[in-house]
Amino acid sequence: MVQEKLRVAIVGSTGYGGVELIRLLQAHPHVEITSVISSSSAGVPISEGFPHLTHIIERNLDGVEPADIAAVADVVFTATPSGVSAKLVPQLLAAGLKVVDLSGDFRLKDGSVYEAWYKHPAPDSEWLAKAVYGLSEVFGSEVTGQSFISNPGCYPTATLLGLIPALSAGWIDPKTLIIDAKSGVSGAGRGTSLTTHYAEINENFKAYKVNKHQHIPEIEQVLSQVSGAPVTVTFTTHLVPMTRGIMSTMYASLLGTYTEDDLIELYRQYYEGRRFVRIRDKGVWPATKEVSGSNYCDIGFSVDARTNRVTFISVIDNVVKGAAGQAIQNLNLMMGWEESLGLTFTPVYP
Ligand SMILES: NC(=O)C1=CN([C@@H]2O[C@H](COP(=O)(O)OP(=O)(O)OC[C@H]3O[C@@H](n4cnc5c(N)ncnc54)[C@H](OP(=O)(O)O)[C@@H]3O)[C@@H](O)[C@H]2O)C=CC1
Ligand SMILES: CC(=O)N[C@@H](CCC(=O)OP(=O)(O)O)C(=O)O
Repeated sequence: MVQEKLRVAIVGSTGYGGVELIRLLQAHPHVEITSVISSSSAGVPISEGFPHLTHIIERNLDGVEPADIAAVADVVFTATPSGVSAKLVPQLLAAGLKVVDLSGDFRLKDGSVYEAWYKHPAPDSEWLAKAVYGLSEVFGSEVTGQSFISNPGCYPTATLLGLIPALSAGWIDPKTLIIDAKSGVSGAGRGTSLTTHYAEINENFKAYKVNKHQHIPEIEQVLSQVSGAPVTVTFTTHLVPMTRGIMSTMYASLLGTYTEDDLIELYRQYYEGRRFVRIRDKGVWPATKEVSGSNYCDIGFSVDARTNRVTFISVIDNVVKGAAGQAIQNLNLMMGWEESLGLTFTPVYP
């Protein structure tokens, strides 16, 4: 039987997340892109702004009109800034579309926490309650059959996949979590700013939003959920002069005597059957280039017997596993398809 293709639209097609969705979805076997959408460039061929898409997707950008999107698509990805998704997503859902939202607007269940960190009004609590948090390897079974997925943040994806197995097994002390995370510049989106322009970032390495990053409450919400008690973390983000990639280096005190071999076994069991999480062998730590352009999250460990602390190192490509790739993984799970459909490509190396 020939599988009928699912019709998919992308709002925010002119941003890094949207363009990556186009790259990945045009190779997905069960999907057809029926609309690429922009609030600023409707009517313009997408290949005009993105010549790398010439002959790959020859279509004009459409405007943001929920009824028009619902007329041509079954599912819409919203790769839009926070604040924009908060208003747009309820309209798309009301128009009968399934939605995978890439922004931070629907990840936090408590609107007052959202407002404290994101500094603008939260969506109505009704929508926050409806959104299913799509950390695929942990909550994938909750995604199947749903119609509204909130895709996790890039830093939370690397961090949570690195910490959850040890935390939920009770092997690490939740009061001792320190997370030191670094991102390539594409994590800041395509818009230009003084922080990300070449002369400011090239041959530079800087911390930003220290103890103020909007991903802190997202990480704490999920860690609290899996450990069954409130968890707080120390979280520092850094900008690295590279285009793609996140490395999250995490430290915790062990609650018992566990070796690297124990951790490797625990993690391989936890992620058994989940092809996108790869646990490194003893003494081998992952690098961002080893996942670049792919949907993998690679994790390695070091146990320090002197301090009884463990160091976790987790890497992802922020635009793929941290955004568009995991969003497609969630689409696959929503639809009841094999989660890796359209995502089985090898990382780009070197
Ligand atoms: N970059 C990354 O690594 C990650 C990003 N995210 C999140 O994904 C979302 C997209 O990020 P990213 O692609 O990097 O951001 P960009 O800044 O690169 O792109 C944002 C897109 O949103 C569109 N947009 C802006 N305002 C509106 C509006 N009012 N209505 C409709 N569309 C609008 C813009 O296009 P136009 O002006 O043409 O409409 C643009 O294409 C953000 O919420 C971001 O936080 C999450 C994880 C990782
Ligand atoms: C390098 C860089 O600037 N990264 C961005 C990631 C933003 C993001 O993805 O935001 P949401 O997940 O909240 O939508 C940042 O640190 O704010």
